[in-house]
Amino acid sequence: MQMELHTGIDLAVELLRQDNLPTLLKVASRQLENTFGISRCWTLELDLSGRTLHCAALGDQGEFDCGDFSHPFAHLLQQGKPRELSRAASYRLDHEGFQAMVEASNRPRSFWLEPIKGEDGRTLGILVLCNEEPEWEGITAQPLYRGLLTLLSHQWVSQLRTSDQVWQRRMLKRSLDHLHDAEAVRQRCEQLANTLVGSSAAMTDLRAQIVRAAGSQLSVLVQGETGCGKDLVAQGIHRFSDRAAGPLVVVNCAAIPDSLLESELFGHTKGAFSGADRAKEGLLAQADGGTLFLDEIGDMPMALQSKLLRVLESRRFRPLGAQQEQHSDFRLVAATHQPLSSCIEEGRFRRDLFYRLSQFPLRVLPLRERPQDLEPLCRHFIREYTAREGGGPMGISSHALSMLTGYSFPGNARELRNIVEFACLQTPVGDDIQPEVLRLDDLFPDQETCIASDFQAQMVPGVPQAEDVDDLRAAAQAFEAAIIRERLRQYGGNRAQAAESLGLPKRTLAHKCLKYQVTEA
Ligand SMILES: Nc1ncnc2c1ncn2[C@@H]1O[C@H](COP(=O)(O)OP(=O)(O)OP(=O)(O)O)[C@@H](O)[C@H]1O
Repeated sequence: MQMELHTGIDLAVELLRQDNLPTLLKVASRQLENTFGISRCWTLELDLSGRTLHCAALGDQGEFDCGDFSHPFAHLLQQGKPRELSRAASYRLDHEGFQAMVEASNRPRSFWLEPIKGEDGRTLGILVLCNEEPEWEGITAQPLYRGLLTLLSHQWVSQLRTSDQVWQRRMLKRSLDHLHDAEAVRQRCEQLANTLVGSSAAMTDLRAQIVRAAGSQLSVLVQGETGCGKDLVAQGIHRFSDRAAGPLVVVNCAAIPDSLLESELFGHTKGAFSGADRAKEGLLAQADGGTLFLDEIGDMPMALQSKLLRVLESRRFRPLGAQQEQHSDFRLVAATHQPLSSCIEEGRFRRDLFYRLSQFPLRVLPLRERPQDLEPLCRHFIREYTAREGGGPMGISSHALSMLTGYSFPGNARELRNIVEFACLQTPVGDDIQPEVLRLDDLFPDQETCIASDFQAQMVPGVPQAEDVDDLRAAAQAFEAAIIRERLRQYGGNRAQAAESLGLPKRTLAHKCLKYQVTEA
């Protein structure tokens, strides 16, 4: 008796020491085997849903669906009472997991199956005892056996409670983190909406994507028609990234002549080529710690594309004429209005570079496909005009708005901005913009007619008089060059502003400057 008491206390102390459910079940199984000479003992745990029993010791095969009556545990759970199962009966059950358990127990003559319940009657799991001697009464009636089972169920419940609390705390933390992240994204999207205006679903989604892209280090490729806001997207990515305090280096690949683009990007040493009278740091190096925005990437020459690909793989490059490689830690954002897939088909753009650039692809829809953005954009441009000029229209009339809705905006938001700014000029301060002042078709008049009529009207330096013209194309080009030169002078050489004022995309202006040899000076 004394002996049995000692054994009981030792067993209880060992069970109480276990601080997690898997080891508790393992130790309890071992104790039952050793104390009662049972050949094998298994513990099956009922999951929280009450639909599956798990037997960790059986690995992948230890899952028992409680609704599947091809194993005896489903019956046991339903009846809630212990029972014996003979070897012969066990053969008749063709459940794979159960047969694996029988096999792993060396096919004993008898099984004792006993549900384990908590004090509140909730079933926690099942105990499976295997033996050659089916003398179960002699074992299960012993006070030590009953005592151990009571202690096991008590500890089982307390372990579940602890892990429930840990789980709940973890879930709570996860939901709070999630809420916090969602709130941060929402706030950033709201801030972005002040510069990247629009209330359409496409624009709302684009802003969320920008914030998401900003949170990563992936290369972003922005595609969309000219004037639809790709530049603003790139600025947004930089602004909300952890590189915001670093530089945003913008390179317009279409505006820099092919022969100069490489040295502009990579930099060069003194004497690297004729005319390189001093060393120059390249734009890649300048973007270190910040963002490099390669605008009009579709215009990058093939030879340079291969070099860029290599830089993107290692963030290392060698300035022209240099012996040593340099490293620059930049995040790349590239943009193009060209359909890169056709450029790839035509062999003008490297497929591998395309994949490298578009780790996070973004597409800005043309304005005509998001008419809901027209009104907020008009109000935005009117606000900007009013702030700049010190006064302007109050808003835009519904008639004027519906007129805009029917227009296709080949120049997208840039074109809308020009239309609104012109309309602002024609509208008395404090009034609403009316349909009559919207110059929709005038923005893209037939070029030759336009040039010819202006040409008749005024004398332009460097352009022949109408009656002296003997080559219309050359005269039209001279006129165009003179206007661009004049406009650049007016804006102090700022190509972006000059292009805006002429209703041209920056790259078109850049091409024309190259073609007509117009410099900003
Ligand atoms: N969603 C927008 N909200 C406010 N302004 C916009 C929006 N989209 C474009 N704009 C304005 O339209 C003009 C053109 O935008 P942006 O330069 O970003 O276009 P882009 O797609 O980069 O053009 P390009 O293809 O010529 O480089 C800018 O004045 C810009 O501020």
